[in-house]
Amino acid sequence: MFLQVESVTVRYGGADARPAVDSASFGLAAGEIGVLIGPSGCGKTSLLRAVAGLERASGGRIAVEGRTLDDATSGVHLAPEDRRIGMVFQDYALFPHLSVADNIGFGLAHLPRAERQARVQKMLDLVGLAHAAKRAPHQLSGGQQQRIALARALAPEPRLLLLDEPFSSLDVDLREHLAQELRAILKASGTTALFVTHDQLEAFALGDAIGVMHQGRLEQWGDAYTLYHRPATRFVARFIGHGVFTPAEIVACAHGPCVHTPFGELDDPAECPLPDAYPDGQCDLLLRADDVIHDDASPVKAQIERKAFRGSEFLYTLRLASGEQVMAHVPSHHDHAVGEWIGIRPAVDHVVTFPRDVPPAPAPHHTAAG
Ligand SMILES: Nc1ncnc2c1ncn2[C@@H]1O[C@H](COP(=O)(O)OP(=O)(O)OP(=O)(O)O)[C@@H](O)[C@H]1O
Repeated sequence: MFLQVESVTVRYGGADARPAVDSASFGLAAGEIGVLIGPSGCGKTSLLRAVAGLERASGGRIAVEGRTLDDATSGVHLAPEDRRIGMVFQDYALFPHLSVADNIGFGLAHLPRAERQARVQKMLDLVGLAHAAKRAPHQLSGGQQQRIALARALAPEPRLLLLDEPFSSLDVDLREHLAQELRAILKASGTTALFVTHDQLEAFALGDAIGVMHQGRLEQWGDAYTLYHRPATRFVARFIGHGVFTPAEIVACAHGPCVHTPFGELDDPAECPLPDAYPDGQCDLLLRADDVIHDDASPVKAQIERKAFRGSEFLYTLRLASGEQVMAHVPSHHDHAVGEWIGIRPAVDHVVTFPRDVPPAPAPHHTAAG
């Protein structure tokens, strides 16, 4: 691995305080882009700062290309300026009195003039702003200024680039676009990078690997597909994508496990746990909006509580007569009114289950009235 982060802990208070980063481990191969995502205060920035050397890890080890940068056990702590790591922050602070080209060349004073100019030109071409070389930063848009900040960070050819919410001051449409553009620029320059965001679309657009953090812990590290379809924890399941949990029972059928849910049976599901994975097979099933199909021929009906137009589809929030809530992506030519009952059926590719959270209400046949 190019970057190795092994059981890294960062504490700001005393030994008793809850750590800002709690034993986080992950790795990045050379040229890979990693993204740390999670809600405010989960420890993303603290972990990034530890990699940069701006915070000292109180536990664990950080290494780049096999060389230890931090090791809490042996007391190694390399100063930030000795790590050859580039950084781009939200407030990218270009020098207002320098031209775009001079901003990019700022960290290259040690190079001979011709080499410096060639490097600046290469960076301008890389970020697509060669025509703006002589302009002042204030003559550029926010997105263009951010690209210059990126070019300035890449110019000294850092072996690792760290980016902390660099697009958060820009508007949403521009952000996703810039995330895709940034990915292309990093891939073209072969730069290994670690990016911090709380925005899923940005994370999906950028990351080869994404780490979801919650209360200082890195709950899962994987590609976007795995996080979405095989979330390791309830928190990851809730944080990534739309979905709900519904009580389910896994039972043994002739051909393998079957799953009973309030809105029908999942037959022959792939990657399904065996019934004895949970007490009496009772568990909570993750239902993504794309696991629920609108089908008026289905005997299971649900009432539309809310709907959100998303262009090619609606995101419907539905409630079954039994009280269960589910969500469904439905092609937008199926335009039903709020309050209407529609037919639904489950189509779950990946069965994702967790131990039952709260004891279920007694089933109808157990009640006296039943
Ligand atoms: N310099 C500091 N001194 C003390 N506590 C700090 C310091 N910096 C961060 N913290 C605390 O550490 C925890 C993690 O903060 P951190 O900034 O790493 O989270 P984050 O996920 O980057 O949040 P955000 O998305 O809001 O930037 C928080 O509880 C925060 O209050």
